[in-house]
Amino acid sequence: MFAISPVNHEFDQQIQTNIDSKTKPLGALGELETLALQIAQVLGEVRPQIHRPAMLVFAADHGIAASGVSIAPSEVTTQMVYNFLRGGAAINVFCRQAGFTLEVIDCGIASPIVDEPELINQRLGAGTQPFHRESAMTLGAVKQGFAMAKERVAFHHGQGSNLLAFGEMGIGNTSSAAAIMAAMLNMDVAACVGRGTGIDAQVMARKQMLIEQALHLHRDQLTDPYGVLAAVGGFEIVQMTGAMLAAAEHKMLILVDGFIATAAALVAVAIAPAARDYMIFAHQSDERGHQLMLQHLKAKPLLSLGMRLGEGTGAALALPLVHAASGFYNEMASLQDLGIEI
Ligand SMILES: O=C(O)c1ccc[n+]([C@@H]2O[C@H](COP(=O)([O-])O)[C@@H](O)[C@H]2O)c1
Ligand SMILES: Cc1cc2nc[nH]c2cc1C
Repeated sequence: MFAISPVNHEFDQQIQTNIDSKTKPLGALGELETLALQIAQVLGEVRPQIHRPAMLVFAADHGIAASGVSIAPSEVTTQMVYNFLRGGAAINVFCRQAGFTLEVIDCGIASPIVDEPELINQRLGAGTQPFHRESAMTLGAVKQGFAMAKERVAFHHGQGSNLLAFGEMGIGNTSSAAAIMAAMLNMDVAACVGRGTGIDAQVMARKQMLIEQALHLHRDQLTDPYGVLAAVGGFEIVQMTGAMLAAAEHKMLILVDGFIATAAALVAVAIAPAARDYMIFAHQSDERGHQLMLQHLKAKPLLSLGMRLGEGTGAALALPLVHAASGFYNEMASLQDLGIEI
């Protein structure tokens, strides 16, 4: 059970009056105004400030990847984890620019990495099982993943963070995310499957077929969100879901990245609908299916840059907009101060 309270709407009118009183025509800051309202609802209406924003990148491997559903082999997950640790990936660059602390969490890549003290060990196994043949993981692993993620979020909350962003790395994880989407939204797999790392039409047809096979195989388990995660999830998706729920419990802002992170958000909201209040959707990915997931969550992402990289890159690029929203809310002069009458 999650102790997630919906945001307090008691001060909505006051927050909106503050926004409307700034030195600008009514509504002229567009979506930043909606964002400022949400930030003030979550963090409190008096000078809401973002503190210690942290980007958590969850990495794991997927049994389904051995069936050739990606342009890259599973080894690339580990190679990219090293890249994150050395500071050479897109997410490192964007986090440095945006002022995000970056943390990389091994949720279950193919084999453990040793002698890298910066890498957080939250391994649930050595990659999931191929979900077209058996469950990706046990329900016990889902619960354990939630517990580990909760502890990590509690650590960041204790450090004074009030905004967490979630990214991921895992070859094969668009297959898992598409399967989750189809199961959760009861949609045709064809509408959920996309090109991931850039597969061609032939590979995409196989990917779709394997996911359809999996959803048929696990049909009796797909009636609740935990069952969906166990049947077709990934260790990083499980931990992102648990981390989002834990962040909402702590009343932290949650910055959601692309297709895979949104699949985790979908499951989190199915488990605890109030978690939605804390989520800011950063970027609409180019991955087919993302738009439909966002629609289902009634989310209008801040950016649409045609990216399909994951890693948390969309979320990192959106942080300046979050600062802009809290900044204008806290710092702009009011029409009244200036004696402007409009
Ligand atoms: O986040 C997205 O929207 C996104 C869309 C396509 C691909 N990715 C990244 O690409 C990897 C998964 O792609 P694939 O083809 O191996 O399933 C994984 O490491 C993700 O971070 C991420
Ligand atoms: C090189 C590479 C980098 C990535 N980052 C996230 N997913 C990725 C997939 C590949 C293949």
